Amino acid sequence: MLADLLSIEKVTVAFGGIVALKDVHLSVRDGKTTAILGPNGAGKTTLFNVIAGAVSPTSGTVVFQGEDVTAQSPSKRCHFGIARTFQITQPFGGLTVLENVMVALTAKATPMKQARAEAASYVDFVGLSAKADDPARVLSTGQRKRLELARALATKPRLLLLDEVTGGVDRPSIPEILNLIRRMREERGITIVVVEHNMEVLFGLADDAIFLNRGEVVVTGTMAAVAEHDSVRRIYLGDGDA
Ligand SMILES: Nc1ncnc2c1ncn2[C@@H]1O[C@H](COP(=O)(O)OP(=O)(O)OP(=O)(O)O)[C@@H](O)[C@H]1O
Repeated sequence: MLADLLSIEKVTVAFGGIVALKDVHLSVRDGKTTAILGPNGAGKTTLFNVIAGAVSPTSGTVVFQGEDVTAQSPSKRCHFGIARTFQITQPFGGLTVLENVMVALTAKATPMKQARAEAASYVDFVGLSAKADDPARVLSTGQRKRLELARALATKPRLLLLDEVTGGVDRPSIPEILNLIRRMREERGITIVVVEHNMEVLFGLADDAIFLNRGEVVVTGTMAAVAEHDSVRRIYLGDGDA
């Protein structure tokens, strides 16, 4: 059995009187893709923030690769190997695709020549080589998402948090992006945690799932098993009222 890459232990997050996460306990298997499911306000974004370090839990612990990272800053966690597409700044429209990826690399103090070669390999991986010298502002939404993934790859993540990765992407471009995410896991061994509203997308991506409601974990397990849970069916598959 694979070990857990990430564990959230008894995490509570309170914003004044609002409890966004309540005594959350969960784990993410190394090398797998885990979906975070839940209705609006369930605590999905707060959970991402807690994992990435943007929000400090009121109580509880975040353990990554066996280390307690609860007190570590987002940039330190990025250095440890936690990347989040949402947190990576929007592409610089005036810079080329290649330069945008280089910026993500130079943040890790990579020498310029090596950065260029490395960045080119990530641009190639996401299928944007033909656009490498174009300014990022001319990219379509789907191409922008792929650039975002190349920039995330440049931080050499062990764990990648993907927030609505197909959001705003035209339907025909979605399979290509999903294929890319699968390749990130299969070829590069990156563990992925994804928040995504499109159930069809999740069925094609996720091994495991965690369903949150009102800040609490309702059910965890394989994606197929969690999708069968009554609350999940109500909310995502339209079985009755949510
Ligand atoms: N910074 C904050 N200050 C106060 N309340 C917050 C803050 N961030 C989140 N909340 C509240 O915490 C709860 C969980 O919010 P969160 O954004 O994590 O849910 P979500 O599952 O991501 O929802 P959605 O699907 O709508 O994005 C909500 O009640 C929200 O209003």
